[in-house]
Amino acid sequence: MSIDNHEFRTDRTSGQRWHALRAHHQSIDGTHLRDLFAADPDRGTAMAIESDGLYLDYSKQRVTAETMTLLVEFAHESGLRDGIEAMFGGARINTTEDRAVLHTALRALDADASPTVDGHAVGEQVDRVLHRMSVFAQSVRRGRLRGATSRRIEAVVNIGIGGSDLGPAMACRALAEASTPDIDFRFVSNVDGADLSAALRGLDPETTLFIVSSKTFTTVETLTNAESARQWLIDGIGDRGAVREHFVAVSTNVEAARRFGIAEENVFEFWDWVGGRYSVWSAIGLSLMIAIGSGGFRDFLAGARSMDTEFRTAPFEKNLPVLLGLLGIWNRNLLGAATHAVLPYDERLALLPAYLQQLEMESNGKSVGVDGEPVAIDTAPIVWGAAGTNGQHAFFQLLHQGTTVVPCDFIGVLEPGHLLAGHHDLLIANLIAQTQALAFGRTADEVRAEGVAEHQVPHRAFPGDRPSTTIMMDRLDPYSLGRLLALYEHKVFVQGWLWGIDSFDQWGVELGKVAAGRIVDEIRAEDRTVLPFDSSTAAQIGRYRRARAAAEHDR
Ligand SMILES: O=P(O)(O)OC[C@H]1O[C@H](O)[C@H](O)[C@@H](O)[C@@H]1O
Repeated sequence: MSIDNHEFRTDRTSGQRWHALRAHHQSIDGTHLRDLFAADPDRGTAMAIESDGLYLDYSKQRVTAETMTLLVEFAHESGLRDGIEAMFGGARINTTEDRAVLHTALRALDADASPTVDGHAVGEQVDRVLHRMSVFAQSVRRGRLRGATSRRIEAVVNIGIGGSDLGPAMACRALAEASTPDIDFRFVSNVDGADLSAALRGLDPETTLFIVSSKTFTTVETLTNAESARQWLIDGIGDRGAVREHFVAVSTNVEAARRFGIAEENVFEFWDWVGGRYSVWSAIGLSLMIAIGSGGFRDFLAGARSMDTEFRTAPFEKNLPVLLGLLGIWNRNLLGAATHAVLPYDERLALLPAYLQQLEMESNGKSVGVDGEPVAIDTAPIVWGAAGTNGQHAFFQLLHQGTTVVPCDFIGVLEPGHLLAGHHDLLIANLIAQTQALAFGRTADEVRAEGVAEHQVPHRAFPGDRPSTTIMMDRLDPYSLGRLLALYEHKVFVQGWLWGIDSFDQWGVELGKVAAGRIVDEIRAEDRTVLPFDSSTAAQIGRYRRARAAAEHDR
């Protein structure tokens, strides 16, 4: 499928709708959320949408009905509908890498209707690998897969980084209740040996299975950790057959995995039309499938699929990902918010902020448009966050009274993931209370009326007017988690499209990787070659080399 080049132009702010939005922003600037709620007693329900177990309340955003209309018109004017169809249809919308973007095909049902990439029917490839994953996951869960010494697998260690770690690690934690209790799941990502050492602590090599997850199978952190894990295994049970029985790989680069020593039948494939940060639905989710079973994993895919359908078919004014994306554009580009907080009020979702950080910042942290020109307006904000209520006792001070306005997504789950009485009422009450306090604040007069000493009044007043969206899930299960993650994926798509950038490349991570390669060579160079580094870099390398030499001497 080809798409009109004009859709790819960077600057979507030259159109009429953008000008209308700016004028509208000026006309409502200074209208406090208190006034917006006072003007419309039904605002709290009018600006909320419920769909298939997800409730999205954006009434505490600094928007009016007219704002939403203009934002939706801006999306139409910018060809968002065509963009969505281009992605689903397999167009090569990752233009800088000339790749299709088809993570949605990983969860589509009708293989026959799926797109073709380079002459291959995507759906058939997906089904084939899903089937292999299911058979493998089943054999691990049932204890049929035996290690080199014929003992059953009791621990699964996923070695991967970035998209090959954050998705499965986050989802395994979120769905731990639905996981098999017979297997211990651990995730290793950092090249810091402390990470692998901690993950291996207490594990028995005879009962441990490693999944080396790397799209490219060239990532230095993952390969270094995999080498050390292999050594640990061989030290524990000897060389014969160990790697073959205890290592599987997930990669698009089957040949490199084979060179590492992993038998081809133990490599689970995926494809370059799946971006790393969009890959939890692919074989990268193998650890998750072992944890929740192939039925659970299929529910996870079904949840995402239901969000895909909504994204493709719902009118923009009722379309959850479109609304979330447009609200982000409003906050970033009209209100000027440079950061965005994600605050899950559920311990199960504790890793969601880190996952969304990669999804949003690696996708949309760009300053050049698809046409190669500098972007005309700001792109992705800094995404950060932590699970509530912990954040309330740490950084919420700034959210309430700092000079920076930080739009927030509060995410809660109606059904608790435990049986302890009383906790959940408190947790949810805190979530709701924070959104209320941020929106409405407390005026100096209200503080005074409580008899607070005059010198404290300015310190104890809260400006309010701090925007937030609340996403309330009915429950947290594989299906609803799939919906939530796909919601954010498509939000990122909407924003990337409207900013005119390629959301699916990540050239910005390359320079540091190359530099690290040169520096490690220099650190390890026996002949002390002196490369032309700047004085700061050279001094730091020198200091480290001396410390390393001294430590070696002491040993
Ligand atoms: O899966 P891999 O090829 O090992 O890549 C792991 C990660 O590293 C890269 O540097 C990218 O920044 C990420 O997008 C990717 O997910």
